[in-house]
Amino acid sequence: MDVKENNEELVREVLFTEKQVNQAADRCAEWLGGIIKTQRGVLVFYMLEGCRTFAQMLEKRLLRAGIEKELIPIRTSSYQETTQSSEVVNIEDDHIQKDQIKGKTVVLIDDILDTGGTMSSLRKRMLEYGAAKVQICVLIERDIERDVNIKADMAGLKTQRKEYLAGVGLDYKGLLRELPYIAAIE
Ligand SMILES: O=P(O)(O)OC[C@H]1O[C@H](OP(=O)(O)OP(=O)(O)O)[C@H](O)[C@@H]1O
Ligand SMILES: Nc1nc2[nH]cnc2c(=O)[nH]1
Repeated sequence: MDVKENNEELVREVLFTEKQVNQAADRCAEWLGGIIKTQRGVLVFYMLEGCRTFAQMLEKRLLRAGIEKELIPIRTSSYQETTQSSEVVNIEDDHIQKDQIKGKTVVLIDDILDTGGTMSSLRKRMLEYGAAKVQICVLIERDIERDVNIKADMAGLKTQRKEYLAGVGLDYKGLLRELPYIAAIE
């Protein structure tokens, strides 16, 4: 794919290389595998659209480690086509059997933990459905003060940078999801 097709002219700086992203996915998969192996009936959810790529990376690594686990997608959106989080996080979970969540450990996977709005809404929802415990794993966590009280239990990468990020599933106005590295955009 050439630079133009990839919209790489929008990239201000490469923050994490493809190699660093792969190593981060290795660490997250190891963490997740540990939870799946040691706790009964763990449910793992990941958030569409951005986290599809990271979820695939995790699934591939789990399989390599001999762990076959279905990661269940949930569609959430708060940024729509903008770079600003909206107050309201849309959670589409009609396809999920709520009664199966009761008493279980739930792992929530996402590509980025930024303001924490998305994760905290989903964690609240899972606790309402009776989850015994909610664990959070993200590819990248912004290491910042947040209005909401939330932190990843496992973050593959951390950054204190303030710019909007793209790549490895994260989009910038619908673009750049395909980049194999994490870039600072604006
Ligand atoms: O911590 P927060 O500030 O809530 O941001 C994190 C969320 O924002 C992005 O999703 P978005 O709503 O843009 O939808 P998308 O996954 O379809 O890109 C990202 O994929 C996370 O789910
Ligand atoms: N693509 C992208 N989505 C986000 N959602 C919350 N923060 C970000 C970010 O920096 N980049």
